[in-house]
Amino acid sequence: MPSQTEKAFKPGSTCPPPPGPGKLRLYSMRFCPYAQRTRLFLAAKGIEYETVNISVLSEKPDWFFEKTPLGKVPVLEKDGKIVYESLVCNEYLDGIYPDKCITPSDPLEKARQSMVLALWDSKVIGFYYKLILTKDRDEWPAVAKQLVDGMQAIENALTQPFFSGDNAGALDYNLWPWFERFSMLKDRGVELQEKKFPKLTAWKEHMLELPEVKACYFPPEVQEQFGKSWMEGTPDYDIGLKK
Ligand SMILES: N[C@@H](CCC(=O)N[C@@H](CS)C(=O)NCC(=O)O)C(=O)O
Repeated sequence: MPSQTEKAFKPGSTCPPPPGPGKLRLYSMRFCPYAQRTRLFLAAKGIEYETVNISVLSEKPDWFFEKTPLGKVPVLEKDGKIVYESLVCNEYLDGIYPDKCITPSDPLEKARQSMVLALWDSKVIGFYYKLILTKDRDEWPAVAKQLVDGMQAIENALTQPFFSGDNAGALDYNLWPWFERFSMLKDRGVELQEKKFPKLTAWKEHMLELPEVKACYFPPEVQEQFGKSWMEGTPDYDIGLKK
């Protein structure tokens, strides 16, 4: 479970003062899988940072658009410089903190990882969000089937034990956050059965062993609690903060 001091900034809040010289800040939302991509990179690289949580799923504070015109998390801020978009943030982190570089240096491997992410976006993630946002129950089985069918391309792309080879790397961290969240969709027909996805099943076990994954992990019941409030139209970005 993340241990940083966290506070959710909502409409009406004032923009926090910039982080001090040399300090890194992550604008985030506790349950955002894209922000988790960046938190995984930060944890794997052992970088210290502070977190500013934004109420991105409901109304956002106006000042957040001064940080990013897209109004989405994650966003990084350091020494007056701003970077947004999860994949861009992650490459930027490797650029400014070159120790323990996670982004592949080999052009072909980098291209391969980008191609798997393109498969992920077109064959899986579109259906994931469609399933969350579709209120009509009659549509769920067909969308769930499209998601599970699309996952076959990801299973096929998995070099074992990790997507990035012998050790977890950029592709593993960039895919992982949704695997923590698929349990939110089991009632809507998403089940990744071991016999259909043996490589992904083994990969999930390996990922759960990693300290960086543990550092950013929310157990299924917490994800499901968040997912329920989101699907019901009351995204409770404060879950956990109130405990
Ligand atoms: N392509 C973006 C997607 C980020 C994203 O969609 N973040 C969500 C939270 S999980 C967000 O900020 N949503 C607010 C909105 O869409 O207005 C990335 O990779 O960083």
